[in-house]
Amino acid sequence: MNEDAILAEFRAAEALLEGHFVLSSGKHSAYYLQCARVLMSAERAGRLALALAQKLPRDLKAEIDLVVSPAMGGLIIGHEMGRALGVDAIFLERPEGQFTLRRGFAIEPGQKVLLVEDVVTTGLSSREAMKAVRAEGGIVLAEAALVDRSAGEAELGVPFYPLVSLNFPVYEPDALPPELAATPGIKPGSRKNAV
Ligand SMILES: O=P(O)(O)OC[C@H]1O[C@H](OP(=O)(O)OP(=O)(O)O)[C@H](O)[C@@H]1O
Ligand SMILES: O=C(O)c1cc(=O)[nH]c(=O)[nH]1
Ligand SMILES: [Mg+2]
Repeated sequence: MNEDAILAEFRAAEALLEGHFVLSSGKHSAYYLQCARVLMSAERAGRLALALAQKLPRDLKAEIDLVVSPAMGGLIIGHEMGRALGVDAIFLERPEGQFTLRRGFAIEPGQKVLLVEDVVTTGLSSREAMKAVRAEGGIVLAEAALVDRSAGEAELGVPFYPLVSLNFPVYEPDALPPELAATPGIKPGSRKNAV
């Protein structure tokens, strides 16, 4: 699938939103990719996961023991990536603010992990999730995501394989352009406190 075809999937699912959004990182943007809408079709989610799995080098794929994804956004695509790669997929969640494994999920020391996200903007959530994986003794081989909206700028510290790479500007709260400053921002994601 090329980038145009993938963006067409986002448009078809009405997942490319325009307005004033407060992102997980606390930054603001005039655009938001609502991946949950893209993934609400199980058929489409499976197709996108297969396309994403195809982006991974063959030798990397052979090494992956486990997919780990940060809830909520990473959950569905993580599950579909587990299916595409033929490995288990577990998720981290943060009911108290820090990513943690619950529900009987565990990472064996030395297990080789592919971290899977829906969207990467600053990479903050990815880095927090990797820290939690490493604290359990897991080895993060790489990250895959549906969308890198930092256009390659996010620093993850491991090889990063996005299905599509976009460059949507983000702004600090005290440096909003006039069209955003004129409207209140909405925060679609589930992180409790902007950082
Ligand atoms: O690269 P970053 O700047 O961290 O932004 C991307 C993160 O933001 C969103 O999650 P969010 O924290 O909004 O919560 P959710 O996944 O629970 O909706 C998205 O699912 C990524 O996890
Ligand atoms: O940075 C974010 O929080 C973010 C941006 C985006 O476009 N979509 C999303 O789900 N989260
Ligand atoms: Mg998330």
